[in-house]
Amino acid sequence: MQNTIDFFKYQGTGNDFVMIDNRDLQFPKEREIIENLCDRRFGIGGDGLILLENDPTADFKMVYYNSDGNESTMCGNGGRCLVAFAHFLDVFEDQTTFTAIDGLHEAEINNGIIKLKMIDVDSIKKIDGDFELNTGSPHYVTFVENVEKYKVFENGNKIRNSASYCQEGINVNFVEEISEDEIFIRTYERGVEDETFSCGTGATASALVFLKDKNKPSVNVNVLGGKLKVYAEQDGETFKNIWLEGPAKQVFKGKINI
Ligand SMILES: N[C@H](CCC[C@H](N)C(=O)O)C(=O)O
Repeated sequence: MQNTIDFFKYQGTGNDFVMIDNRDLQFPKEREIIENLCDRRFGIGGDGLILLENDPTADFKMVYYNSDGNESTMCGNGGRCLVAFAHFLDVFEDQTTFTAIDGLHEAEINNGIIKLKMIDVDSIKKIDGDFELNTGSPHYVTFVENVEKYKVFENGNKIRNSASYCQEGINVNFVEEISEDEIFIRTYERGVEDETFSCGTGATASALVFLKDKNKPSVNVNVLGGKLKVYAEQDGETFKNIWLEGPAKQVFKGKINI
């Protein structure tokens, strides 16, 4: 007798996820099953899979897997989609807290727009004119001209598999300054091993590099899949009170054999 599971499909500015209510802890956390569910031809399709679970210290817990089936570090867009999913399940009214692999997160929802508090960032490493920082996931940030025409896969794959990063991997963000209040980023994502339409922790990382020493409270971040906004306060070398804001939508739901 085949096992079927209920799933929901969400997307946050085009970064898309298979979402499963796993409060009964029945989901089989096996790499191959998760990889198959994320497969865009043989499965539901998604950049990742996210489990909603109970947590003794917060409203719920987030468990995140990249589309390669491996559990990974924090996903900003996935976190925003999970908040929308938890709200849909009546887990909370308009403000919530949840735990993820990088700690406790606050979030609020207002007319489909989710504001997610990200972890503090206390250092931005400079590497030959580029930058490396961790916003819950590791990110490489480099500024380019005409990012729309940039060879994101080729160059992102090269950096991600370079000697410095081939072991642990890294997400690679290519950033173009559009104006003093706007950047446009494209991201090659670790664990998807391809460009995604949006990367929330990448948008946050790119925004912090852009905002550094500018004494500005926020920046608009355009991505292929839509628009995000990042708010942050700089205190010396540290960024605190960092919020990632943007839409998250339920696309469809269904049952699937596993
Ligand atoms: N692929 C990332 C995790 C998901 C990041 C991205 N989808 C986001 O919205 O932050 C990693 O393994 O580091």
